[in-house]
Amino acid sequence: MLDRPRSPQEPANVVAPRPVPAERVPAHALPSDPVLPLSARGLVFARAGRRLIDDIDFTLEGAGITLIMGHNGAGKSLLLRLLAGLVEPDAGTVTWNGRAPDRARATRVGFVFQKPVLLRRSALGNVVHALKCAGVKRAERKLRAHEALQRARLAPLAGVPARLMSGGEQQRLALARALALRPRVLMLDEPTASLDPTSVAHIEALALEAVRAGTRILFVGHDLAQARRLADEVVFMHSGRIAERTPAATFFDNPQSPLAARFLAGDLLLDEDRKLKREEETTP
Ligand SMILES: Nc1ncnc2c1ncn2[C@@H]1O[C@H](COP(=O)(O)OP(=O)(O)OP(=O)(O)O)[C@@H](O)[C@H]1O
Repeated sequence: MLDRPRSPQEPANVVAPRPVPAERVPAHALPSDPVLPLSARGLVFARAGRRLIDDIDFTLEGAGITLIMGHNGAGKSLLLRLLAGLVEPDAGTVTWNGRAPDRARATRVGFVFQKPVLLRRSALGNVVHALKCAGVKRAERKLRAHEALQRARLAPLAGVPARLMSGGEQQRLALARALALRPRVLMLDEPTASLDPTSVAHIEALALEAVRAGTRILFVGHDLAQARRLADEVVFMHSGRIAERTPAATFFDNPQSPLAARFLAGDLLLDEDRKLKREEETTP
């Protein structure tokens, strides 16, 4: 997949599945999991001659929250969309438990965008519609939608048009709607950017509750304090590649890659740094 030779010293952009303690693997995860392991092999997404995703191998399984971190433009959101099957790669494959993503299982992969995408309906109507599209029987839809709103503390706003809700409420609604579908994997793309601390706390509580219920979460974020609160492991991206994937404690206390160490120290990582690093690595 590489357009240049990979030197023996260069860290392979291959990320091995990480063992997860048995008590954290929910009983329903195996053997016929609809999505996990979610796997990417040789993933490339290129535009205008630039590899925005550059030969990534990645496997998601087990339980908990994986935080994807890195500077603006590192490729975090793009990777998330590729793994969710929302974007087609130029090369490489994404598989959900061994098979290409398909519409039937797409309802088991929830996605919440930084800016909530809601219909011009009430809060309840938004959730009911999602359940309908996912093929949930009419008799069940309202009950499940009310439950989802209740968990998100939005029950009093069930009849309010989504467009009149505050930014934090809208994001909680987007998350409640995703969770109503009981996703196996939930992808959250900076879901708390520009929200106030109370809204952030609500969203984080919902995410943690979902994990306890057996949902595997991939969370793109920038906030180090939030990553410390939520992450079981951290994937650190830079220039379309995974520079490091480590348990959260290791990432914060003893990052394995110089790039992550600089990120944690607050250094500004520029694309030029990455190019220089590659030249060093490929120079005999
Ligand atoms: N569909 C697309 N077509 C062309 N370029 C794209 C596409 N999607 C993303 N990009 C570009 O890919 C690069 C990585 O984008 P991405 O949104 O993944 O970054 P990010 O790491 O999530 O950054 P941020 O933290 O700012 O959200 C950016 O330069 C972006 O402009």
